Amino acid sequence: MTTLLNVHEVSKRFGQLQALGGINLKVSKGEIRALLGPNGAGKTTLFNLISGMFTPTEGSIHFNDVEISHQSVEQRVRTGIVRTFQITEVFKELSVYENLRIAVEAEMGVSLLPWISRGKREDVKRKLDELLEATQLTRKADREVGELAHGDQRVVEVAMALAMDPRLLLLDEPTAGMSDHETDHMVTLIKRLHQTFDLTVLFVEHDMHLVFNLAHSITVLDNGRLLAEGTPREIADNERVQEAYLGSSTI
Ligand SMILES: Nc1ncnc2c1ncn2[C@@H]1O[C@H](COP(=O)(O)OP(=O)(O)OP(=O)(O)O)[C@@H](O)[C@H]1O
Repeated sequence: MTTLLNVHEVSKRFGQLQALGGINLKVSKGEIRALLGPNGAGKTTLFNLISGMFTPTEGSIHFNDVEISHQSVEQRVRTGIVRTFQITEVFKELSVYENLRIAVEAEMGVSLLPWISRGKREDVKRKLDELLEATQLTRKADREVGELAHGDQRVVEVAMALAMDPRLLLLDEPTAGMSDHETDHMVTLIKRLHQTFDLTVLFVEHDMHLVFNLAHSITVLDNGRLLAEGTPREIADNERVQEAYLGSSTI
């Protein structure tokens, strides 16, 4: 298996506080990996380090064998590391189509041009149609995003991330605040997008049902340290994980 993301001996300190210490994490190409851990374990900090919001205090991060530890968020997006946020990051007063058009044009580098050639316009349209279809948003393309149900707004957010042509998609609690029905829809969607777009996925999630339904493998953090790593079954059977986080009867 080819390693796509390699986090090596990474630590992050905020003043006196050691948020993460000596983290090693390898994610293979094509994998769907869940990141688990109790509140304050360091999951968001690790996401921030991978996506470029923070730089590590110690250690290194490689993506596709290139060191990215000190690259900006924009550079990492260009190399294929794209993240969605816990809070929906869309323009709620614009339509689904307009939101996606902004994302696609930004990715194609045409958003700052005073005019777009017909060829480019057709490329943008083709990509927009592909994204709408892949995320099953075609019928909702003209709806204002703010009027959509919460679950659909999160799907728009995923579609916008896809517009950036990710190779590694970082999903921050993709089903937070969703109904059961919306959660099921999101799980099906992520599985399908993973296949269609040949994605590697790393996601933070508290919903155990979703984690066990979606992840090929799981990394558990506790108190800024790596506590365990393994298949869903191995993690479910891991006593240290149960003690630290899950409670004995959760899984
Ligand atoms: N920018 C920051 N400045 C100072 N301390 C921070 C910063 N970001 C995170 N921390 C601290 O680092 C530790 C890890 O926080 P982090 O948000 O990464 O945990 P988490 O596992 O994502 O938690 P949650 O599940 O609650 O989101 C916490 O003690 C937090 O207070």
